[in-house]
Amino acid sequence: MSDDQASGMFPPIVVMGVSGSGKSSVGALLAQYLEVPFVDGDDLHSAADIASMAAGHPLDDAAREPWLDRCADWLAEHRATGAVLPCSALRRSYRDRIRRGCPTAEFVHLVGSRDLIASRMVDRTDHFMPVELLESQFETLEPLEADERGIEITIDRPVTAIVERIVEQLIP
Ligand SMILES: Nc1ncnc2c1ncn2[C@@H]1O[C@H](COP(=O)(O)OP(=O)(O)O)[C@@H](O)[C@H]1O
Ligand SMILES: O=C(O)[C@H](O)[C@@H](O)[C@H](O)[C@H](O)COP(=O)(O)O
Repeated sequence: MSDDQASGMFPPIVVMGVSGSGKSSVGALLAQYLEVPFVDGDDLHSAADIASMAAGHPLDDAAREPWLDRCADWLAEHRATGAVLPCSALRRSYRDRIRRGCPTAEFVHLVGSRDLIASRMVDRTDHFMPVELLESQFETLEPLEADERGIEITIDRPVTAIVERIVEQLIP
């Protein structure tokens, strides 16, 4: 690891995208490589929100707000060291809410087709999110806008290759 990385000379990273795009898998490996704090945005949901999604009901903007604030607070606590947080951050307004706590956050948008992501969700066994909610995720998704700090990476490659691309593009 370079001296820069050891001294935390890189920004907090939010791995974003629809459910099933690979945020938790990529985020965990990226945090391990960078040796920085990690928390999964899934773990910052309330029990009520998780039960709602598990029952097939998508969250709405109001329900997401306290969850996004918890994400922003966690990132703000870890601004100095660098950190990785998988969080769907589907809408521009959600990312603006996260940036209130951490203006330097970089967003890595994991991009893939509905079919590929649906197949991965179906194969995933230990998770509350039903594949039936994937369409509502795509309907809500607003890709990164030109003025937002971040990158897009397609997910039709191994997790290790995705992490390598993130490091190449975001880590000085
Ligand atoms: N690049 C990849 N190639 C193959 N399978 C993947 C890849 N990324 C994630 N997966 C698998 O796809 C499923 C969804 O990944 P996950 O990390 O849970 O996505 P998210 O956190 O965005 O919902 C998991 O079963 C995971 O093991
Ligand atoms: O904003 C939302 O509707 C949820 O946060 C959603 O986008 C997220 O995907 C769920 O937390 C499921 O978790 P996974 O993304 O890990 O499937």
